[in-house]
Amino acid sequence: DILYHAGVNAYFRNDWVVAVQHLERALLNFAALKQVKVECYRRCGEEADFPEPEGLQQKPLPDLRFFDTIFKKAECLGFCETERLGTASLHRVGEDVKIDFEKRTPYNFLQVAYYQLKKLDKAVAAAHTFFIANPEHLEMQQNLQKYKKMSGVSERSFQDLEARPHWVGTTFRTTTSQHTGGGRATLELVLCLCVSDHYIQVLRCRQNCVLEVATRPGRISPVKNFIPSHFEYLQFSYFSAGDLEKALESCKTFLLFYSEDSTMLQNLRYYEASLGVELAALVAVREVIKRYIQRSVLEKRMLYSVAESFEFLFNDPDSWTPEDIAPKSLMEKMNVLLCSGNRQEWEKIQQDLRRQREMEQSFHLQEGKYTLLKETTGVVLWFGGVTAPVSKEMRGGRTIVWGFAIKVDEVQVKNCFISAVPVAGDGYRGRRSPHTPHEHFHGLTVLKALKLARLGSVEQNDARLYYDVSEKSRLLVESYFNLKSPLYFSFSHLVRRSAVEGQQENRLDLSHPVHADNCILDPEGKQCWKEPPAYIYRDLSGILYLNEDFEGGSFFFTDRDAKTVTAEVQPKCGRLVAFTSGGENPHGVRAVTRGHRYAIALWFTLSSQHREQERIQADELLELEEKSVPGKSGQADAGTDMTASPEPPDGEQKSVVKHRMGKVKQRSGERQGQVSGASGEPHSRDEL
Ligand SMILES: O=C(O)CCC(=O)C(=O)O
Ligand SMILES: [Fe+2]
Repeated sequence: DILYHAGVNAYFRNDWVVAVQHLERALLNFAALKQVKVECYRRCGEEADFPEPEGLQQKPLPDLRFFDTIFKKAECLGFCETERLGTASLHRVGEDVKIDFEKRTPYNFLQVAYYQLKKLDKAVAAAHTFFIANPEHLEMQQNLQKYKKMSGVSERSFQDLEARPHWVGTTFRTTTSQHTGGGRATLELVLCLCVSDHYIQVLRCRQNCVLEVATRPGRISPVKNFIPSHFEYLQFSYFSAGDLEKALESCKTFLLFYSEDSTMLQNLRYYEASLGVELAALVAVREVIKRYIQRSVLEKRMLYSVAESFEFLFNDPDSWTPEDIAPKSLMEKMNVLLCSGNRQEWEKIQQDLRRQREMEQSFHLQEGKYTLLKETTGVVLWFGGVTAPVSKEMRGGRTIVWGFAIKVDEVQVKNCFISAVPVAGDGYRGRRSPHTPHEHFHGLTVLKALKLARLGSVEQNDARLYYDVSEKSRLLVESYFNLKSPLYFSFSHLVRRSAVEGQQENRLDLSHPVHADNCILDPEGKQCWKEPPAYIYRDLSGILYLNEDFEGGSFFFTDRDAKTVTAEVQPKCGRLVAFTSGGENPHGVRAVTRGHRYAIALWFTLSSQHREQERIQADELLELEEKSVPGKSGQADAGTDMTASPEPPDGEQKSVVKHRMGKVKQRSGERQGQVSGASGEPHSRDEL
């Protein structure tokens, strides 16, 4: 902790040499600590692998042996770590620091420091290392692109300094050796209530080990079916390489997990035919996997039986678990339960699932919606005006563009915004866009506009119009998607993107890079990680465009690869685009190369828990206003949060890195975001 903080402080003093010294040492220390813990774990695992307690005439009860082992192991670990590292208080890492290291934040600092010290190779490796765990980090992505073009930087410089062996390149290597420790006989012991709690924790922890191994750096969701899929790939690779015996070994090993997999059974027959049945019979499965499965199955058997009898929660991490171990009904029940065993958590999951199902159902119910929409909102739907037509079929019924769906007085909304910006400030005090150095980016929330109207710095009518059109958009979206539960605002802001004059030559970047609104898009893996820091509770997105007198700035959808454009929409005043916020709808905004582009970005949620607090305050404010005596409104308290920055827009993911930086920032008194070379700052990517 001390080294890390010293490094960060030196960084903010621009003392690059000292920053590098401390940060490198902090990383070395962290790695050494981890190494010692692993070694101790291994050593104690071997030593305490269920030995017979000495000096006993009779064989002890199996559970006593089990606990004897647990205690011995704990004792051994404590002793080993103290011997190597000193007492725990000397080497226990703070939670915040631990998270920063897991997110590889030190490399974010180091990247800039190395760059400043002209150690280009190291800067590139640090940038690459950081980016592997933070693929949504746009600035680092741009930095890497710039590094690639620099002379003296070769492919070899892009090293992952924290590479975990099983994530390097292909993932063909198995990592199961650490799963094969003891646990054997005792797993069959009769469950005794008084000891079950501790015992269950141990078993659950062991079961979850695979999730740990299967989780990419910087992610919290594991890759599914991690271990079995290795053998699927291996089988094919060996087959392709002509090594049929090894291919058969992998094939048989895979079948240990999924004994009825028809493709693999077919492959098995192929190998038997090719090698001859006799030779094929001699090819054995991988012993280490066989033992792993045996042990895991025993653990699962016990956990499931406990779960059934005692309403205990066990979330089986594997999909290969044989049915006779986990009755299907129980499996389904368990699959949605979290390991925490927390009732509230369980309720929340149930609620989410219900929500998801309702959403899915509502998508199937969309036929004939147009008339409904006309009746309820009185607006005419319009599908033209897009360079590639966006039809509901084309995007799986989840996206729609309405032309002039909402009557907006462009001038009025613009006025509201223009008068508000100098007073309210904007979300990005650096003024540059969070996405590109070639544009300015300003945002204004409804509440801020209303409060400013009360102060007299914005016209009441303008602020009111802003409120009204966003509410109309919400109704339209709610109606189109035929939602059975209310749709709430999750966040909304009026955004102005302005081309910075003199900086538009040969622009290759986007005004807003391709992203999804409620998950972190991983174009390479073609996945979208629905996990924080993404705004995972957002269900639907809407953008209401307010003008067209600018150049560039069209909105587009892509496939999961973030490259193949599937539809494009040119903004026009009153045009509304709405779509589901998930990975099925990656989208971005092309560079605004001249003028200002105005749009109201709206995100909606079906979860009342996540409804926008500012919107509730705005409703209250208007209600109050309607009740209040005319003339009094100007005296109202404008609130203390006038200069509070709004939630950043999507794409600028509310990154954990930045949160952590907030803490460091307080210590150092420096600006947030600087670490990655935020625009407008001394170590910006411009310099890079
Ligand atoms: O302004 C637009 O057209 C889209 C903006 C967007 O996708 C976002 O802010 O998440
Ligand atoms: Fe978006």
